[in-house]
Amino acid sequence: MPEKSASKATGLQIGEPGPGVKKVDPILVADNVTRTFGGNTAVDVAHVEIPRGVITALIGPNGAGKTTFFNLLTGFDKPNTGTWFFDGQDLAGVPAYKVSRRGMVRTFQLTKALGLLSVLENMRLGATKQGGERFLTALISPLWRKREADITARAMDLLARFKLDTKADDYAASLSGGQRKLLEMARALMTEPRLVMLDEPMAGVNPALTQSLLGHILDLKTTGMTVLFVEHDMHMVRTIADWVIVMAEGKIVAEGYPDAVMDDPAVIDAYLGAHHDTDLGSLTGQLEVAKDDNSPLLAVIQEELAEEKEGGA
Ligand SMILES: Nc1ncnc2c1ncn2[C@@H]1O[C@H](COP(=O)(O)OP(=O)(O)OP(=O)(O)O)[C@@H](O)[C@H]1O
Repeated sequence: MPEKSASKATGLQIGEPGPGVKKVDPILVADNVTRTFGGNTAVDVAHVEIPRGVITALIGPNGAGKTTFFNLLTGFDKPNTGTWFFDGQDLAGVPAYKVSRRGMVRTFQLTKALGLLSVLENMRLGATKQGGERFLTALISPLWRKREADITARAMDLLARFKLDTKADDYAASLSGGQRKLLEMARALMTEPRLVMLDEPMAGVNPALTQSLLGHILDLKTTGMTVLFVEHDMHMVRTIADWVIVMAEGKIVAEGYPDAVMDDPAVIDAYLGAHHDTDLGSLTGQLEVAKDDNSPLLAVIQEELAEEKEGGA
């Protein structure tokens, strides 16, 4: 077995680090991905490669297009133009639930509706359509009892790993901000992905759980997964990222190793200089109170239901 290590990676790119630089072993390659909302260009990524088996941070000022780019790559939104390949598979136009089946998952914030499900039920939702089987069928048909038991066993294993097993039957809404983040991560792992995309994993996490969360993210890397995360917490980025990609106004404006990128005056100017502490405060507040039921995960479930209905008609 290869030695597991959480130490920082080097030698990830071919040539000088910079926007769009080629990687020695990319797991994801995107070209000409654009998304406009009305007259506003939210994403305009000419070329980017995500290195395999390491932790990449996607940073940038508010409104830079990071979340929109995440949504596009994972099939939760459709681009105006663009292609992207995950492990050699063309993913443009592939719906979200199929993207996760192919090994690329993202975390979802726990919204009010998901908070009304138990912790275990949230985990089971993470297994949606795994192996081509329909989650709802799996829930209601006795034929799928074995499958159900397997899903529950995997969920309980993951909950134990994330120290949430004693909370399996509690409403997800009763968890603290940090525990929610752990649940989001554990849920994403239900499909045994190769690439995990974390959306602001540190938002709303109190200091007591920060170390544990960082440890879990580093564990993903040591077990061979690739991690791509969006984060405003620069301390965390510097601590755990092997590679940093900076977006501003939809474009990738810098790329490189954390210390070099974060000390680059152009990046400081584009991002850090424009970033105020109040941003972190408001993000924390945002997580403590789930404001809407607009969860992308719920959207996928609805899509599944619609497909189910069509299939059965
Ligand atoms: N559904 C939408 N309709 C209209 N405009 C949108 C929509 N989603 C995003 N935008 C716009 O696209 C731009 C990029 O937004 P996005 O949320 O992707 O940025 P971000 O980098 O993730 O920001 P933050 O760090 O604040 O989350 C912003 O100008 C935003 O207002």
